[in-house]
Amino acid sequence: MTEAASNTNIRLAMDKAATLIEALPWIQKFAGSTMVVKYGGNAMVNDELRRAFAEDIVFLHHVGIRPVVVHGGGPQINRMLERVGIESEFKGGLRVTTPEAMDVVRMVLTGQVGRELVGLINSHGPYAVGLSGEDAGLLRAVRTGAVVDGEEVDLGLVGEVVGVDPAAVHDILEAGRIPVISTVAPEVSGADDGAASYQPTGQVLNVNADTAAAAVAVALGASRLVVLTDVEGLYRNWPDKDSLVSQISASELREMLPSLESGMIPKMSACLKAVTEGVDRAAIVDGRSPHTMLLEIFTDAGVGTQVVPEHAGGTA
Ligand SMILES: Nc1ncnc2c1ncn2[C@@H]1O[C@H](COP(=O)(O)OP(=O)(O)O)[C@@H](O)[C@H]1O
Ligand SMILES: CC(=O)N[C@@H](CCC(=O)OP(=O)(O)O)C(=O)O
Repeated sequence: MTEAASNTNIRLAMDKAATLIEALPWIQKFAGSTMVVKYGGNAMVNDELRRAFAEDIVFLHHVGIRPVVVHGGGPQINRMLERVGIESEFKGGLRVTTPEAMDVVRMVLTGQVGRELVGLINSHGPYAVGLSGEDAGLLRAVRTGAVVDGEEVDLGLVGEVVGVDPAAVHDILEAGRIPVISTVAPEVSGADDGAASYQPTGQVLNVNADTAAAAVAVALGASRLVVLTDVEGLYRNWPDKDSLVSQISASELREMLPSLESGMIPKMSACLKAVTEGVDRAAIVDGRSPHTMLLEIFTDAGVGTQVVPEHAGGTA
């Protein structure tokens, strides 16, 4: 080997070591803490990305973090609805859900997407346990509509989470395993009177996965909500690619919310809810590049958009 080639090899090795060392304070900071990772259907575009996601989750687990996966599956639901000839439309970023569509939503999220993620994580060892919002009373929801152009619109069987019982998730975490949650939720009535009077109606509701992830993160007292999607982060002037926001406070985000479009509405509302109800940080990261989640969590600069609570300083 020439001297120049040998110097290059040494530099490359030092760069790799520097990345590992940069992670050390973050690994120390987060050891023992719970992180909720929301994996959106649009970030599950190919096998390589899905495998990288599973590696990242297993990595978090092995450095002492307690990852909890909450997954979506919007595009996968779309494909199945198309195959069975059921039309579906979105209003205010949420799917109008008929009883026929609800059957497909439940089947795809819990029976297909959740199973695939459990399988991918478990290719590294017996870690993942899948559950839906229906299991052990994890989620409770009431029907919700959307406001489009100032008008309240009916969405059918779409739910908003009004209660989370995280006991089953704690059980799985205490057993040293990784919960993988799909966001179908039992409908309850009497939600206004407090948990004691909740009555299941027997109906299940379709809950947007961002919204459900935020509710789970709050209930678990998570240190982070990390949302993987198909865009670099939040753009102030979408689709102007020069307007990517790297950090935004809860109050700035609250002001910006009415101007947002489509899928970004539930996503940013979820981040806002998380940081105003006790989660230290919420981050939107691009799930189309492998391992962005690790860069967000374990590097000083982070990637994507970080939402910080009002009282937070400038650094993570
Ligand atoms: N201000 C914005 N910043 C970033 N993306 C935006 C914005 N407004 C709308 N979008 C759209 O929102 C999409 C992400 O939402 P969605 O498709 O629901 O993702 P997921 O399936 O990951 O939940 C982006 O791909 C982009 O097309
Ligand atoms: C009410 C509502 O819109 N529910 C979503 C649930 C799945 C989801 O949120 O998936 P992504 O995270 O991939 O978007 C839906 O039916 O598509």
